[in-house]
Amino acid sequence: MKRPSTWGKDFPIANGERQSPIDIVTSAAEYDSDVQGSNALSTNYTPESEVKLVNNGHSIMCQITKKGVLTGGPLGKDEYRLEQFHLHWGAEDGRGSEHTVDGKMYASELHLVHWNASKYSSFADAVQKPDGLAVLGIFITPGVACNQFKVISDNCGKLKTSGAEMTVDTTLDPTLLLPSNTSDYWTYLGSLTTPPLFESVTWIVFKEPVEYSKEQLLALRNLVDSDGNHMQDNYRPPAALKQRKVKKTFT
Ligand SMILES: NS(=O)(=O)c1ccc(NCc2ccco2)c([N+](=O)[O-])c1
Ligand SMILES: [Zn+2]
Repeated sequence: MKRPSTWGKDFPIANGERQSPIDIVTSAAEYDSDVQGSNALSTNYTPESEVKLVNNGHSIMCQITKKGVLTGGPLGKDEYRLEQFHLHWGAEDGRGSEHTVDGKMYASELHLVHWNASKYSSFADAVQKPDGLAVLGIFITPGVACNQFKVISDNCGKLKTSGAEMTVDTTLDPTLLLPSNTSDYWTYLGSLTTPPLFESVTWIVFKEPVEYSKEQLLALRNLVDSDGNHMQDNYRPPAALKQRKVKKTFT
């Protein structure tokens, strides 16, 4: 994939009104009390009985086959179905996340992508609709190994080149990829962070990061992208906030 600075030519929406990622300025985020209590954000995922991994040339992606849903919080009454998850990371620990928090970049960012199954018939149908997608953003920081991520990091060596796919005969519960605190998050209306950059994403970015080991982060950096280079720094830098407000669920 070409560098983000070149995307504007082929995808004019790159300079649109609701682009992602953004820098989250914590002092400017507005507390939103009505995403608590009864309509708190809720995940109801079914563990995958086998894990389908793809090196899609610009990330490592796990295709979901079960019908897990995300509801509540900023999503109103709609059910959003988990479609896939993937990550963005840097060449070193000091960079790699797409969203930043008061300018701080994390080593990586995990995206769990969902589509609005209450209103649309498929991911492809939902992907261009303003309320079509919801993505959970989880910051990753170096520390202890994440056991649930092992099935991905242990198989990166077999998915080295762009286009490589494999199915691992093991279970994976996406719930265990989330931080322990899923009540505290920022949320705002944004977009896909790679072309075609559709402005169809309700972003939900958790405040609490998850730890991956150094070895797990190194496994990501050894993947090879569609240009045949090490897949590293596959993050888009923050876009302008423009007329948007970021909400937060914590004080
Ligand atoms: N970093 S992200 O979660 O915003 C993101 C970006 C692009 C795409 N897809 C690119 C695409 C969509 C339609 C045609 O091609 C996805 N996704 O598919 O989940 C997620
Ligand atoms: Zn992503």
